[in-house]
Amino acid sequence: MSRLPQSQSTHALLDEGLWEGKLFSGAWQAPLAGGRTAVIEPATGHCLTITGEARAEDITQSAASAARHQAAWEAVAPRQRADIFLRAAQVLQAHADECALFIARETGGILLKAHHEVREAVLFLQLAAGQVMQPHGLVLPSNSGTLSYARRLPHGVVGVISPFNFPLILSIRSVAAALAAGNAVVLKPDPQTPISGGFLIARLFEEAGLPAGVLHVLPGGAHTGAALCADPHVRMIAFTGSTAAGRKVAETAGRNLKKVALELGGKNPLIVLEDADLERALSCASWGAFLHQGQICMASGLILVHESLVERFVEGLVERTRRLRVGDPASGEVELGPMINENQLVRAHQMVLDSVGAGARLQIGGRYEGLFYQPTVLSHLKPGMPAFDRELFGPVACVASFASDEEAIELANRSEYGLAAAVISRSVGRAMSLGARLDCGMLHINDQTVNDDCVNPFGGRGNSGNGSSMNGPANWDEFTQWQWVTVKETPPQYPF
Ligand SMILES: NC(=O)C1=CN([C@@H]2O[C@H](COP(=O)(O)OP(=O)(O)OC[C@H]3O[C@@H](n4cnc5c(N)ncnc54)[C@H](O)[C@@H]3O)[C@@H](O)[C@H]2O)C=CC1
Ligand SMILES: COc1cc(C(=O)[O-])ccc1O
Repeated sequence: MSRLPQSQSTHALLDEGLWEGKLFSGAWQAPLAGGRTAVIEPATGHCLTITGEARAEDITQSAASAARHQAAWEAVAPRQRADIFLRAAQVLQAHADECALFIARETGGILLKAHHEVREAVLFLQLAAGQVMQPHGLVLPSNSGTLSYARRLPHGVVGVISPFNFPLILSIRSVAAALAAGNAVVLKPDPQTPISGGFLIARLFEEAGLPAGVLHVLPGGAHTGAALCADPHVRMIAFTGSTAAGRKVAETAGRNLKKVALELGGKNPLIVLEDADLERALSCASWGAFLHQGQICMASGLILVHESLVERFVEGLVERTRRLRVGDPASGEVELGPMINENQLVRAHQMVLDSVGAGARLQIGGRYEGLFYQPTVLSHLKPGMPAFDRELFGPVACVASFASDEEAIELANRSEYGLAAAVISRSVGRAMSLGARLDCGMLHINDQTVNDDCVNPFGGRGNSGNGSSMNGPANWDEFTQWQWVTVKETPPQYPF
């Protein structure tokens, strides 16, 4: 099916010469107001590259261009559209190492995590090709002689706003699904990760032959994002980030009567019952709490352990934590890299200090050098302490104990969030019935909370979202609207 030339991998995909000081608005161009942003590599403090910085007027221009190009994109034959996604997937695969290294350097995440992002992004693109070829309507029951059907219509222009932590996955999952449904897209990645979360995707679709004007990539900060939410050409916003910013996004989108899908924060409980396999539970806890320095919305942010096990559990976790290496992720020889920036580090550290001040015990860590925060274990946490109540977004395993299943449920459900939850027990049935009572959008029995398979509906409850999900079967509902159509042979005769 694909017409990808064999020579793809002989040139670099990520070519700074294309984007230096620029935005992608169908072509590489300077921002209207000439803004520029330096992208800093968190592990070294070096400037990785310089992009253009979009302001409100760039959003206006790109959104109008996207709106002009959308109908022609929707009209492209499905096989041809599917082909573009498959080619983009192949280009990414051919440049996997190059892209993974850039992601590691730009996000401060280890290479393992960067390769995970690339692998998942390839799959998101392949699934988008499949989405194009799926049925997109229903024939409805109707009175004889009337053909009545419902078909999925794209919204028009979809705005995507994504964060710094998993920039490629969290951008492409919305971009690919929105495009596959026939929308044009304006993507605003986080200005700290504009390549992994933005220009990389622009390059893939450029190489794959997406018609110019259908995808726009405009790095910028909160003001730029706010302009996207207010722009009248943009009919839907897919947002991933903090609950605070999500609330503002939803306010602006609501005022402008546009649809909004929110994927927000989490304080995801990992519950370890007394009959759990201790070593496996420790492995889950360490991965769920420390992967990507805990900067994951689904991180196992609250580890609830049965009181009969908690002492041994904390000992074991400290032992494992001691073995973790922290350093430059590009070296390939560490388990943890740096935090994304000083603000995030200070915020996390303050929560550790305040929790210890309130009676929590610091078992290991709690120190940092530059942006490198030592993996940390806090125990004896209680409701009311910041590390128990709030999303920490740092490499801190927060352990609390419970005496009964009822208490575990009560402690887990106290949270304002409701993204992911996990229960570990040798009794699958018991874990399932406990899990069924947890208020969450994603539940994992005998695993930790950081899980995403591209085909699963991904979304949270409470302050983790607004009842929306994306991925797999959810994509059609998110990125299209139903249109009802009836067709009669002749117009009916009405009573008057
Ligand atoms: N759920 C998740 O995956 C994430 C959660 N977070 C949480 O947020 C905290 C702060 O991280 P930030 O990077 O500052 O998250 P953030 O929510 O401020 O940023 C996410 C994206 O939203 C944009 N943005 C910010 N304010 C906006 C506004 N008013 N209108 C439109 N767009 C806006 C940003 O430029 C970025 O592209 C973290 O400590 C963590 O608790 C952060 C990143 C991802
Ligand atoms: C671990 O990879 C993912 C991370 C996140 C996140 O942090 O929001 C979301 C989806 C993912 O597939």
